[in-house]
Amino acid sequence: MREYWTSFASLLGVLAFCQTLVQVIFPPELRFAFIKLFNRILNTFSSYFYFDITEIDGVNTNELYNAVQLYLSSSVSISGTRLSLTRALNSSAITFGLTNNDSIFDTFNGVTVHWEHVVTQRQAQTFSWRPLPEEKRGFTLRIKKKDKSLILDSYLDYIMERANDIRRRNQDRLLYTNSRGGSLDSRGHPWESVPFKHPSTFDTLAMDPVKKQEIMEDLKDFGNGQAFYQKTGRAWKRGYLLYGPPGTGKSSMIAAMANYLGYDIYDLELTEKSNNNGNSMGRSYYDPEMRSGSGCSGGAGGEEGGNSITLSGLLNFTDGLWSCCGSERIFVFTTNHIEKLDPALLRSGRMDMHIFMSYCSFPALKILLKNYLGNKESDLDDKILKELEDVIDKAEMTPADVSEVLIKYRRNKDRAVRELLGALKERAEKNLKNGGAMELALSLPLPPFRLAFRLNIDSFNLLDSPCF
Ligand SMILES: Nc1ncnc2c1ncn2[C@@H]1O[C@H](COP(=O)(O)OP(=O)(O)OP(=O)(O)O)[C@@H](O)[C@H]1O
Ligand SMILES: [Mg+2]
Repeated sequence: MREYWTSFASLLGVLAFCQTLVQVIFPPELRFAFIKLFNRILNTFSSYFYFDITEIDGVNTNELYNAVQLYLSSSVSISGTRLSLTRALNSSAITFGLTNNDSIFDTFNGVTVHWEHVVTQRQAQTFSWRPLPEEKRGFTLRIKKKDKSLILDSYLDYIMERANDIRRRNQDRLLYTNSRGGSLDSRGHPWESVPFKHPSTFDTLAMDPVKKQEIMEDLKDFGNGQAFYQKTGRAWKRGYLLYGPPGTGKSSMIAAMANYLGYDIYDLELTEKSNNNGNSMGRSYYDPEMRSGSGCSGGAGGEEGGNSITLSGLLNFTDGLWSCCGSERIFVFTTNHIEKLDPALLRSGRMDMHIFMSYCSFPALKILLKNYLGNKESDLDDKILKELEDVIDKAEMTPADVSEVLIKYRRNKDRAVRELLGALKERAEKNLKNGGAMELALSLPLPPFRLAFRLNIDSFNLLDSPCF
């Protein structure tokens, strides 16, 4: 240890000597030029290259600085004893980052780089259009010179992409509705938005796990598919049709999709409700093309007051939505009556994936029991489990009805299961007498032809990345 301090002291001595030498040899006006030259010589022999990314670029905020900060906040390799924490407006997530003058190593495609967060006091402000922060913040990225092209070609783009992803995930989702029926808000938009905090996720959704996995993979594939859609010249959009009886989880599925992908929801009501106020659904939308578009008011029904929706109007409308503006979007149509939908609406490209939301099946029931009662399959008595399995399909009970029973008796788990079994048996018996609920529904007369065009989409949701 003593030796170490001795060498350190001699090094300081040498440095002080060099400094004095420079001051003696070079007059003040040449001193700065000498230091610059010295640095340049050092840099020539150094194997490193440095990028400075300052928070403020001239007078504008440097997007790359913010992106780096977010990107590094997601780095799992962050270590040290102090991190800065931030929570952005409209966000319920907290992100952490490097504190002042802290540093971190990151690895990209096998290349290790070094990031340093450099914070210095800003010098007395000269004239500026806007007040600048007292501190000057920036990141310095140190890389090996040989890695320069990799960093410039892909690493920085990768950081921007990751940061966008994190930003989107951290931001609260919004639910936009066109319930105002055509009138525009103060910013000229026809949408009203509220924070979207629906707790439904694919974990809480009760449905066949294989089908659920298939849908999740399809969504993920879509979300990651920008390059594919670009390569094949297709618009980056996908349509899903959710159909099934009321209370089978169609709206819950839309919420789960939005939460899964981190998309905002635009909810368009295309049924009688939205037309009660006398506005056609076409006029409710912001797209100028659609506002002047044909067929959305009056239409084949020919009724005045715009309380019917024609097929061509609906197709115009959805195709208008499909094609407008840039980024990815998902359309989810929901209906209780798929049999009444025109094939033109169902074709691939408009509704690419048809998902039947069925009455509660046995695998779905097990999910509900776990969600509501905390019961695992192994917690349940084998005999009761078998009885539930035998009766569940015959009962044709919706997950909504099953949930109601479980909510009511949730404080006493055994009773909740017994009550549910009783309700299922009762329903199964009733169905047997009535010849089956499904058959009954199908035997009802179809609405008149004009009605077949009309009101057959119960609701129509557009999931979108938060872009407009
Ligand atoms: N598959 C499901 N998984 C979990 N919960 C469900 C499911 N289906 C229904 N529920 C429960 O029932 C309630 C009603 O479900 P939801 O609104 O999603 O049904 P829906 O199919 O959209 O009905 P409608 O056709 O009337 O619009 C939800 O709040 C949820 O708690
Ligand atoms: Mg619904």
